[in-house]
Amino acid sequence: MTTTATTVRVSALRKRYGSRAVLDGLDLSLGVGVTGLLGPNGAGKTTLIRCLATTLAPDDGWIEALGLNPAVADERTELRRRLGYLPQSPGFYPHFTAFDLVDYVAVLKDLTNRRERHREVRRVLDEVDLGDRADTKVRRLSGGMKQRLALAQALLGAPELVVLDEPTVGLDPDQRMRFRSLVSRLGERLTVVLSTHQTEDVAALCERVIVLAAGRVAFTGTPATLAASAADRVWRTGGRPAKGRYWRAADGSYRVLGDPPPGGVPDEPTVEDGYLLCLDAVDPAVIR
Ligand SMILES: Nc1ncnc2c1ncn2[C@@H]1O[C@H](COP(=O)(O)OP(=O)(O)OP(=O)(O)O)[C@@H](O)[C@H]1O
Repeated sequence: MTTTATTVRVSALRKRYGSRAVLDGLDLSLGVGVTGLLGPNGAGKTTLIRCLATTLAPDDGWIEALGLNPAVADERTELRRRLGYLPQSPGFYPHFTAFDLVDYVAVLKDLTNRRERHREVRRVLDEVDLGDRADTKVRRLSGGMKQRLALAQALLGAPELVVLDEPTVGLDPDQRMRFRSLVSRLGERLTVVLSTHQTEDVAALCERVIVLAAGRVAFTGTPATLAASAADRVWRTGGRPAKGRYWRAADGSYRVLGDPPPGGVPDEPTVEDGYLLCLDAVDPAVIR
């Protein structure tokens, strides 16, 4: 892994909804490359992503992204020009064509020269393999195509920071493979943050992973380190274990996570194993 300069710094970030602290004094720093954000439902991933994308203001703490402070109006506007954001549930206008929808976002992003803007819209549609669907109405696109359309608008105008909230939801295996290829290319020169539940995506393309639990960082490091943290906690055994977390694999053996079962032999740990065991180490009272 290459060490890169920090492009995003988050310090003592707090966000509450009512009496509940959703981000509870979060500190992290990111650089060029792809960072995966893992965490159980309700951990605060979308809340953090929205703070980074400047669509939600934190209650306390600060963010510095690309040298800009989103709490200052002028700097927030500048940051919005320089970031691409794929929200968790993108709102689409169903009667727009794919081209018109991305063109509309391009206008909002201040791409004022019509000819250049249209060229840029075609470029991002091609990037996500939707070039031949440019004239299709959004309501006629499949779920996966809509997801790619949402990704296309996040790539407009050469962003330096790309923030993606569950970008692979609804993609078929072929498209997920293409997505990985696209995002890994982006990560060669940009800061990319993606929130996901797909540990395979994290293992396949993220240089760095952050596990959020109850609004705090439970782990930060490489996917390999997260996987390695599960060494000696993953087992294979022939007989059904009496307790613990396990499942029966296709070959009839049982894969067990946790204490060694009778007759268990160590198995190769994965990012998912490391992630699940990392959550086990968090006080269950704070994971709601
Ligand atoms: N606008 C809101 N008002 C009140 N509570 C909210 C609001 N938005 C989010 N929450 C709560 O904040 C917590 C964190 O939500 P968030 O969407 O950030 O989690 P997440 O990690 O992205 O979860 P998921 O994996 O399910 O998408 C959840 O309990 C959620 O119900």
